[in-house]
This record gives sequence, C-alpha cells and structure tokens, in this order.
Amino acid sequence: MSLYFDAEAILTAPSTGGSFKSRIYSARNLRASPAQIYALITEASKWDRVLAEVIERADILALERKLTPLLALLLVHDFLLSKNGIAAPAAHPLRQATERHKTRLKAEFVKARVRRGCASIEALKTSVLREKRQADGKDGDFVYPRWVRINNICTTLEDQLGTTFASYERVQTLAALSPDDPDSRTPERRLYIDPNIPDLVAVPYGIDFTSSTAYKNGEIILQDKASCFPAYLLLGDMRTAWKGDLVDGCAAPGNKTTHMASLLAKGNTKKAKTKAKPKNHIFSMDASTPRSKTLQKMVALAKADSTVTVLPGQDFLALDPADPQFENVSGLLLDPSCSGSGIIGRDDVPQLTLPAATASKTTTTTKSAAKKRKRQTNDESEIPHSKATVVATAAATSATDENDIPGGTIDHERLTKLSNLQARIVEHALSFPHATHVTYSTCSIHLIENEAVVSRVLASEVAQQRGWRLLRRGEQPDGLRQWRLRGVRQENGVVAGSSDTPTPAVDLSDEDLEACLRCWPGDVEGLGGFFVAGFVCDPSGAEDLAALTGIEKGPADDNDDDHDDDEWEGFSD
Ligand SMILES: C[S@@+](CC[C@H](N)C(=O)[O-])C[C@H]1O[C@@H](n2cnc3c(N)ncnc32)[C@H](O)[C@@H]1O
Repeated sequence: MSLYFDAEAILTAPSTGGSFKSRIYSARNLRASPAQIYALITEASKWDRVLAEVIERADILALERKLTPLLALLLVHDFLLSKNGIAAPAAHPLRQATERHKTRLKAEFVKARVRRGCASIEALKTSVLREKRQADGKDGDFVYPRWVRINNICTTLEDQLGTTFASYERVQTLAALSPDDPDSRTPERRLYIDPNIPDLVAVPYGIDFTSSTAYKNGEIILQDKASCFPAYLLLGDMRTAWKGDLVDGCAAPGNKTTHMASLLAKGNTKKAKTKAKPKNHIFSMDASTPRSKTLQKMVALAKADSTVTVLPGQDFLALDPADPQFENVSGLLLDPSCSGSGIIGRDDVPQLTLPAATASKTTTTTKSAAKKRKRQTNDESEIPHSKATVVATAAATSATDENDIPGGTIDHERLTKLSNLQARIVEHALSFPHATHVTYSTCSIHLIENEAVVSRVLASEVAQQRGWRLLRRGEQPDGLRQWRLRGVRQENGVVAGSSDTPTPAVDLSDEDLEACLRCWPGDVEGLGGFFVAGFVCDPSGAEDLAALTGIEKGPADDNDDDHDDDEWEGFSD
C-alpha cells in the first residue's frame, strides 16, 4: 500500500531540483521501490483523463472519504489497468474502498471506451494520449521541447554534437521537432540549435537524458530557454572578458549560477587556455537552507566549484554591500521568488488531471482530509459536482518552493507583497558600491511583478543617485537583441484570484519597454512565461557624482594583468 502513499507524497512534495526520475530515486523515507513508483506515476499520467472521468461518473469520492482525488486516480489505475491489480493486501482499507465499487468502475470504464468509439484498450490508450496532447496545447504550432544547455566548463557544443547528439538529425525550426506521427510514443531524435542563446539546443519533449553519461557528468544541463536569458543578458557571450566578481542573490536550485559559470569558462577558454586560475568569482546564495543543499549539489555536478562559493541559507537582503569580500562585485543576478504564473509544467514532472473532489455524502469529513483535498484542487467548493477535472499540483507544487504559489492561485494582495519584496531585492543589488550590471527576472506573467517592479526600481533613490538605467535593446547581446517579445505597459491577460483586481499601466518609456524581454506561455517559441530586464550603471546620469568615485574607478582587480588592454566595453555583442 505504501506504493500509493509514496507516489502521492512524491507528486505533492516540493521540488528539490533535478529530473523527476532522479527526485524519486534520491527521495528518502519511501517504502516502495523507486522503479515501481516511477512506473505507476508515468502510466497513470497517460490515462489520467479517462480515469478521472470514470471516478467522477462512478461517484466514488463522495462515498469513500479515505480517498483523495490523487489516491483514487492511482488506485483505480491499478485496479483497471495493471496486470496484478492494486498492490495491497485484499483487506487493506484503501483497496477495499476502491474494489467496493468494482462493478461501477468497470462499467464506467467500458462506457468511456465506447464513447470514444474504441474497440480495444490499446485503441483507447491512443485516443486518450491524443486527447491529453490536445489539452496540453501540444498540437498544432505549439511545440514544448526539452531544452538542453551545454556546460562549457567541461565540454563544448561541438563535442556534444559529435557525442551525445551524434545520432540526432539537425532541424532548422522548432516546429520541426514535432513528431511525424503524433500518436507515436517514441520521440524522434531531432535537434534544433537555438538562435538566441549560445550553446543551447532543443530536442523533442520526452527524450530522457537522465541516464546519459553527459548528464551524469554535468556536461549537459536541462534548463529551459527563458531561464538562460538572465545570465546571458548579464555576461553576454564573453567576447570581452568580464571584470569583477558576480553575485547570484536568489540562486537555488542553481541553473543561473551554473550558467554564469559556464559563460565565464567559455570566455576564459577563448582568452587564455593556459590560465588555470579562474579570475572571476561567483557568490551564490539562497535564503532557504534545504534549497541551498540542492544549489551546492548543482554547482558540484556542473564542476563549477572552483568559480562558485555557495553561501547556504544566506538572505540576500542581509548581505552587507560594504563587506570587503564583495568589493569586487560588478554584476548581480536576481531571480527572486515570484508567483510562478508563467510556469506551464515543470520539465518532466507528469501532470495529472484529477477527478473533481466532491463533498462527502457522509457528513463527517475529517478536517485533514478536507484540507488535503482543498490543496489538491485549489478550491473544491467551486468545482461542479460532475465533469470538472483539475490539474494536479504536480507542476505547480514544484513551483511553490522556488516561487510562491499557495495552492496554485494567487490574489492581488499576495502579488503586491511579492512585488514589494522583488523591488527591495533589486534595489539592494543596485547599492553594491562597484556594481555596474544587474539583471532582474521572474517566471511570472504579471505586470506588477515585472515592468511595474522595473519602473519602481528606476524611480528609487539608489537608482537615481547612482545613475542606474535599463540596458537598452541595442546594447544587449546579439541573440537577445533579436528576441522580438518585449515589455508591455498593461496587464496582458487575467490576474488570477480576483476579477476586480486593479491593473494599472506602468509608466515606462517606449525605450524602456523595448529594453525589457518577455516570454509568453503557449506560443510558437515553446517557452513558459518569463520576464527579464538588465540594469546598467551609467554615472553620467547620476544625481550625486561625488558619491560615485568608486564606480568611476571600477571594481578592484588584482588579477588584471592579462587584460590590461581589454577594457570593459559594456555588454558583448
Ligand atoms: C525562482 S527561485 C530561483 C531559481 C534560480 N535562480 C535558478 O535559476 O535555479 C527563487 C529563490 O529565491 C530564494 N529567495 C527568496 N528570497 C530570498 C532572499 N531574500 N535571499 C536569498 N534567497 C531568496 C528562494 O528560496 C528561491 O529558492
């Protein structure tokens, strides 16, 4: 029986980073075998829509208060589809809670098949997979690929094309990653080299790298394209060596830290292959101690230890910019907690459509069961009794720990609090005495967390006094300059949680909006929602030039002998 509880625990636990499979295999306190749990979740996720329909029509959740929608889905999956049935003793209460309704469940399953015009279970499976793909928006122009970043610390794109991707066919468009046969369950080996981010490739979703040598050795890192924007916007393609140290203030699980380290490694390789000692240092921190452990693991896996110092459990806001250890810090990357409203499904975590939770027909529903149900369905009281299905929080849950979505919905008050914190974090970054470049990013689609934060930060005392402005489109690295989706002045879409939410327009110039980069979920770019803006310190625009002598001097660099003639020239292009 532990199998079902373990599977439920995995699907509802916060992400600790890494692939879904590796999370199961490294999870503690599981009693069932990881292979069994993984198989159950992946199989149940293929059948989720039809199982949810069967459970709702059989109405067993109203009768069995021990069953949560997620447990019911997993149990009914095994009851109807597994060769050996439910993996629990016949007398186990949850097995009995399912099998008590065997006649209705079987009858509803047959009706579901007949409704779809399928003569066999195999035909039903194909039909259900097609339905799921359509519902996930994976039909038509929208391709959600798997993005793979090449880690320049230990390999190169060229090396990887000749090894890991040697058997892949190169395609020229993202759309060409779509399968020839949409019903095929084996993705074709195709590879698209991204035109915006150096050393980033896309392959069809569903290709699993977790057992590949390159993945295990940290040569390739599974990182969404949009998540690669901030480090690239900050460091460019390193045609001009970066001067000074770097800070990643909100770093766990560590994708952007390791991306910065990779970009620095590429620059160093280009400049001087003989120099063993890294010139630039990255201070990487996260306020959460458990998440800092994941950060440390990611840094080690990416072989970035010699460049990166992790400050575990460090609140960025408590970091003293005047501390001598940060005196060379010239660039800061801030990717703080956000609503996560742009996330469309984390990487390879299966998303399960659950049966609607219904009020128990007994009046004694326990508080904890009600609470549990509420967590899984966001707000069960708003879900109609039949037909409604909800997307399990597998994806949203994994976002909550990085971000801040309680139960998947977020109201305006919470967005306001997040945006206040985000603005404080960026303003703190602008106060580092020798900082010249800062990036701010979120995986939110909301104006209030994005352009509105930028607008507030630009108007802040620290920005005005030191002469911070936005990094203009024309100054951005080549690949990002070509990115067409830019900042917006008004909320684009609905703010979750409230229909009467004010959506004030932001007061940014056209040039400033052009400086902001946006990604939107579900369009042809194959990304989730994302926002990033770069700030650059331009002392000529400062209110108080006298206070800026440090900035004019630039960061101290006692290891500067090899690029005396290679002055910082702004972002590379
Ligand atoms: C969106 S996640 C960062 C993802 C990360 N940049 C990456 O690419 O892998 C936000 C992180 O910020 C951390 N955080 C939030 N406020 C913080 C603060 N004041 N100081 C340090 N870390 C903070 C959270 O614990 C969370 O891990």
